[in-house]
Amino acid sequence: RYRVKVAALCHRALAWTLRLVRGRVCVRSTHAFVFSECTHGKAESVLETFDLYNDTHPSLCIGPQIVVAQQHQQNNTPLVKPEGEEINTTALPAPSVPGEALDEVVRRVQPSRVLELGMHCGYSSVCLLRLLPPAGRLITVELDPLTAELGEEIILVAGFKHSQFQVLTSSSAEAIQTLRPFLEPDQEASEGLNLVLMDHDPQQYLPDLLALEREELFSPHGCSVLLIHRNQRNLREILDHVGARLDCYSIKSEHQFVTEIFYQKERTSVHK
Ligand SMILES: C[S@@+](CC[C@H](N)C(=O)[O-])C[C@H]1O[C@@H](n2cnc3c(N)ncnc32)[C@H](O)[C@@H]1O
Repeated sequence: RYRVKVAALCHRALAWTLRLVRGRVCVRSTHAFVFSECTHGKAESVLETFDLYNDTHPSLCIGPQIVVAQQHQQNNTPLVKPEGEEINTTALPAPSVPGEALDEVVRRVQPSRVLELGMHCGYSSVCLLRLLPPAGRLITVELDPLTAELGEEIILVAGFKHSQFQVLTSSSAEAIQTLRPFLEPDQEASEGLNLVLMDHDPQQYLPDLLALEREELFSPHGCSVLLIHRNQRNLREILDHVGARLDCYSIKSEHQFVTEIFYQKERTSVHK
């Protein structure tokens, strides 16, 4: 048992050193590895192959390697809560991997319309898509055209169809202005977004939240907004906004790298 523990520690130390030595995230090589090594048509295999690659290469994905990367940063600033805000956290134990927190929220919300800001290579898009109900659709936004193209290919490799997702190659701010037609009601889905994942530029989190509100893109039944934070200080502005708008916002759950806020225009007592 002792030898197994030492071997596991050595593996983690080696993986971390390799990530450090290899330096910056390379979208092309991530895509090439996942494309050639995964089982096509199997979403779980795509995610496992990402994890395998990210074990030894720097990564921006919300997979397990984010925890290891964080352990090597020494800035454990406590999460800033809005003044006077009572945090309504779920009773569930806090998952340490953001992907696990994401899975928990998608299973609970069962969203019909999801917006992802910051698609990157498609890891979190595949996480989302594999748990959506049959009528669920994902709109995912990526600023960088090459990343958007390669990420879209990975989503297709995972077995999802264009009827289930749409990639918008633009800034989040531009994309939000064009979202209305994608959210028109149909027989199966209620109008508006039920889930938003923000993992793009933390400086944009608050302006984008305000724009989504202004454009009335949230479902009247409410919308969970998941904020990925690799550095907790990045949430100060948006949490101050939430704290000042308790008539329509609440903080639903907090995990190490993920905070879930809930928006509903005229909140009923169920959500207060
Ligand atoms: C941290 S990565 C996202 C990782 C992804 N969620 C995952 O788990 O695989 C952030 C991505 O957001 C994109 N991005 C940055 N600013 C953006 C913006 N304003 N609008 C849209 N995408 C943006 C970057 O190009 C990058 O690919």
